[in-house]
Amino acid sequence: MPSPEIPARSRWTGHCRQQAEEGGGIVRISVIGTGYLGATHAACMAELGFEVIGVDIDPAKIERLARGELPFHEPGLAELIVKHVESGRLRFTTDYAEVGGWADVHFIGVGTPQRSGEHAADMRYVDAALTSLAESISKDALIVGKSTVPVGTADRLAGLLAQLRAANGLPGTVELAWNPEFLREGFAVKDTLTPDRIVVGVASEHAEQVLREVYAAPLAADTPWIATDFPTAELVKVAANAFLATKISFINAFSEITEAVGGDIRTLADAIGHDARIGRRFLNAGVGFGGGCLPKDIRALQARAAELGLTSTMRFLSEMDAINLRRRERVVDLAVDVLAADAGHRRAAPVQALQGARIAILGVAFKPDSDDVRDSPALDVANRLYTLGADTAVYDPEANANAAARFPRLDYVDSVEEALRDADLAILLTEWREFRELDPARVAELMATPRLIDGRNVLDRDAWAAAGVPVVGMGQKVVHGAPA
Ligand SMILES: NC(=O)c1ccc[n+]([C@@H]2O[C@H](COP(=O)([O-])OP(=O)(O)OC[C@H]3O[C@@H](n4cnc5c(N)ncnc54)[C@H](O)[C@@H]3O)[C@@H](O)[C@H]2O)c1
Ligand SMILES: O=c1ccn([C@@H]2O[C@H](COP(=O)(O)OP(=O)(O)O[C@H]3O[C@H](CO)[C@@H](O)[C@H](O)[C@H]3O)[C@@H](O)[C@H]2O)c(=O)[nH]1
Repeated sequence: MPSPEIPARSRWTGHCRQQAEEGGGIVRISVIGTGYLGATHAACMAELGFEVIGVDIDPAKIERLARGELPFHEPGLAELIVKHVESGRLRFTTDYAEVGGWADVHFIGVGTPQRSGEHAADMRYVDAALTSLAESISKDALIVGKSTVPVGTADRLAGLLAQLRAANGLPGTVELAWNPEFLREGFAVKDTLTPDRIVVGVASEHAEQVLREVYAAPLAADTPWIATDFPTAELVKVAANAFLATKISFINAFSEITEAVGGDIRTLADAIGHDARIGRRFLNAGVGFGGGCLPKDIRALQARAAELGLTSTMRFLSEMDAINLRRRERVVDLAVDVLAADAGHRRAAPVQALQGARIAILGVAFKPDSDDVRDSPALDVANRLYTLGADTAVYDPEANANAAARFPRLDYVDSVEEALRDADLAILLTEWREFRELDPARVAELMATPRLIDGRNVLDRDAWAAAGVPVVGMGQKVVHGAPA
């Protein structure tokens, strides 16, 4: 539904052109929320030539960013932030008043985490950001939501925006658009500068035109452009994540079968992946998906469907979630089996098998090239093993600090060698290059009992076994702690 506050198209484009002619850049952009998405978007907008201010309510985060420091790990992003903070094109503030009379386009990239104890998304941060913008913008502007939201949010916020603007009587006409973000952590800069596609939910030609100007560079490189209505734009985002989660759980469901009857899940994935209709990507069986997106997004989608009276429609996602969570249990069970086999137990109680065993945990980030431990399968497994009595030596090249903030009781060490030294078992849970390139002969020297569970199926099992380190993978049939 179009917002009642749509500025005349000619007035807007004329304004941008005038700014460009004055040499002040095509548009000034604010990015609200400077987390994984927002900090990346702000830096990339500066890279595209815009003047950018990032706004966050977390003063510590803003102080660090303003000094050119990235508060999290993302390849290539720190360099971009330093470059544009130094050039003066990128600034950071906690004060909405600095952007209200300044920016032409305001992107909202605040969090939409899972609500505590529920499946639904917590919309408090998006609502607060929209409200703060509505109460501080004093010129013509476009607000562009990028956060991942339940379908219907943009319509609701457009109504809220109109109400707030009418009540506060500030100058300028302000419209809302929705532009979901598809970046992957670890590839955030590349995905933002050269996205696979750009999707915009717009209520007017004017809004589309403004967004075409913002994304002129990727458009010039023939990036597919999908301009649609609000609900479609919102749904594209959650549909993409639901599809990706389903693909991962699909292959992991087959892992459960190969674990029961034998067979090689990696060969199976390669074979079906050759079919172009299926494709090989996102068919890597292992400890499953985690992070700040896929798990909470499939849960929020189920919650939203239920609100719409469509509980059965998205019920399959609860099965995908369950398959995914069973992968974490599988790794714990494998560790128990492997260690129980030492004592000659056919089946041991987890506590009996794990008590006192030193387990090297290789990786706790939810994926490589990120320090993000939100809903990390790796960290979950490490914590479960610790809770069951294992002595866990945890090493992640980037995520130790974030993991320690969540689970301080685990023993965090500073190098992979330290983790492996005297260990009774090693478990690879995040496929960092450092782990994929480990020398198995050196691993064999370091460990008390050389053996490894490959929770991501990335190692060459034969080569490792030949070097003296037997490896058990996911999707592999295992009897008495050893491959059948
Ligand atoms: N992380 C990703 O890879 C990614 C990719 C695509 C989409 N998304 C979506 O983007 C959104 C943000 O995700 P994220 O991972 O960057 O979260 P994040 O937690 O890293 O960052 C959110 C930021 O918003 C700030 N914030 C909260 N309320 C605010 C307010 N009222 N005003 C200003 N700042 C405020 C927080 O302090 C925090 O710094 C979510 O909806 C997520 O689903 C994330
Ligand atoms: O074959 C695979 C592929 C991935 N994963 C796991 O799935 C999770 C998510 O991986 P990925 O999708 O690469 O990371 P994210 O950075 O969370 O990105 C997803 O979530 C973002 C936030 O919504 C979207 O923007 C991206 O398009 C979407 O890929 C990680 O735990 C991976 O280890 C697997 O287990 N097997």
